[in-house]
Amino acid sequence: MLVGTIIEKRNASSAGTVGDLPLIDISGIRSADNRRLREIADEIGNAAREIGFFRIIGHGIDLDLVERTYQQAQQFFALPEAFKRRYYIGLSTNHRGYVPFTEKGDYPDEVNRSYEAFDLGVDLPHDDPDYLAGNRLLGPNVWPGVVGFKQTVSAYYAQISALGRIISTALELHLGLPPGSMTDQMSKPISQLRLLHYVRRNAEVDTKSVNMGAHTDYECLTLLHTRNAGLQVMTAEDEWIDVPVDRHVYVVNIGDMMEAWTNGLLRSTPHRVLNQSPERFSMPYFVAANHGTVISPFPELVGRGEKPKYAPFRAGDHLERMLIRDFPYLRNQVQKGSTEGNQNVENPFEKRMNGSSN
Ligand SMILES: O=C(O)CCC(=O)C(=O)O
Ligand SMILES: [Fe+2]
Repeated sequence: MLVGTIIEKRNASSAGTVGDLPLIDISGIRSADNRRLREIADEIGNAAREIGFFRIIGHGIDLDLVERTYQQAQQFFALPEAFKRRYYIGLSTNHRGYVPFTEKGDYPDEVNRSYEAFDLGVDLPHDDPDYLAGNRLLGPNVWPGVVGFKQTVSAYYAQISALGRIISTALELHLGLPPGSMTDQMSKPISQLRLLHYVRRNAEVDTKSVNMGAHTDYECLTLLHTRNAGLQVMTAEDEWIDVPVDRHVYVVNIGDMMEAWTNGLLRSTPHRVLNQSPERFSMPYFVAANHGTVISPFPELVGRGEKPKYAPFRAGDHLERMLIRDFPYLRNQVQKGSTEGNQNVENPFEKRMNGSSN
């Protein structure tokens, strides 16, 4: 099922509607029925080309587990600040743990920012060689001393990361790439799960004000579950449309690594979060490649006689550069550790970030 792939051109003052985002039933994506698999892969691929944002049902993620993961997040965020700070991300050397409300990055439109987060990734052992070598994105998770947190969130991580791989495989099929072209580069990925908790400040009355500023995601794909309204996506016509909330649905979007890998065929689309809900929970999972993977447009996707549209970069370098821009703690760590620190990090994927606010 593919609903509403045609995006109408509207005048700049009209708000978008639900119908603008494709809703794709991916049940059958795990089946051995090749014809059905190709159909699903093409629906996903077409949506990824046209808008870079779509919604999926029939994804097979256990919705009770989703609910229990939210409950763990809610329980953790409700704890006293001093307790949460014991797990402060700045105490970790591999970008894991609690991100307080005060950890503010560089987005110019985030005047009404007010959210906290908990970041985790592949839970590697303490003797992992990349971790021991000082890799800033790989290593063990930080687990708060909250009953059931590690068990529940790990179980969720296992399911959502498996789904990320399956969707990546479908995209390989859609793009006509040899199987494994992308997924073989996801054997020890720098993928991350974020538990997010937005709180509209008491003084904030403008529910259209921006909480999380407009950005594109840095990785390959994002699989997002959310409980509350507020997420908006920018269409190709530079208009913001609301992403509807439905507990059965995942929102999927293309990120920068995938845009570059596919030579711009799939679009990494700007999005933002408004202060629409007084309190808001969401859980984006960012599917990434391995730290050392060189992202360079696949030759199959570069037209004959044409030059690739993107210069090669290492996945880990791009993510680190962007996180340094977003996290003051990381800027401090990097500056202390070496001469790499750069206050004026530019995002090569920056686009249309200051579009119309409708
Ligand atoms: O909370 C959301 O709905 C979106 C979060 C997001 O865009 C992000 O963390 O990159
Ligand atoms: Fe995002």
